[in-house]
Amino acid sequence: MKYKAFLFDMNGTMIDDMPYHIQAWHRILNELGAGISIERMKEECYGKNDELLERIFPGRFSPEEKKKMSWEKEKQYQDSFRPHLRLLDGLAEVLAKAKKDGIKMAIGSAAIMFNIDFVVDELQIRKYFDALISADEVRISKPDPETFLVCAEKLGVAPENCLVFEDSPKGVEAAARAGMDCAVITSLHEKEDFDGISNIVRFMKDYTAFSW
Ligand SMILES: O=P(O)(O)OC[C@H]1O[C@@H](O)[C@H](O)[C@@H](O)[C@@H]1O
Repeated sequence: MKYKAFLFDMNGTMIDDMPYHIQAWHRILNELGAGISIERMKEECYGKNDELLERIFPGRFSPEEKKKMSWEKEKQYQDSFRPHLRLLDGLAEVLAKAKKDGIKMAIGSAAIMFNIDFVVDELQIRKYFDALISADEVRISKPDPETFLVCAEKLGVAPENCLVFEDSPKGVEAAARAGMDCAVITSLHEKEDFDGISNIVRFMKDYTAFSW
């Protein structure tokens, strides 16, 4: 197989939690007067929390205020999603087989480490990963390629030998700009939302039919 590493986006790709992020942001931003619809929130749900806040309210909040709001949003998200926290179908088997086959694995997410810790520890899957790259480890998040390039560097694998798993068009774009192929999980977005992106090797709703 051409791939020596699997790089997983987390939210929407390993777990089906994007509706919970969208709901938490929708509530918080509208309390601040954003007047934003759920449909628009779905499109805006990418990148670091402070990048998202800056897009919606340019120049309105200090870095400290944005950090505080980010923590509040993640606490709300974790409380509401915790009862539903489980891996997408087939992913547990993929992680175990990849580990056995010597394929290196990393998580490359726009989430803060607080959320990555929540997922990998509650699901007891930390042992599978050689690197965890969160919002805290990069200067700019997706669609910038930095998240996936840092993952590849930490694993010591060339970009062309990495396969990225993503669920959002901005994440797939980040993989393309990093020079990596991408398998798309259609948990939140439809196939048509990815028109014009050329690094996609397959679409799948979960991992049950994924093999190598
Ligand atoms: O890069 P990932 O794992 O899909 O995470 C993206 C999401 O991570 C969440 O923590 C952010 O609050 C969202 O705004 C963002 O869209």
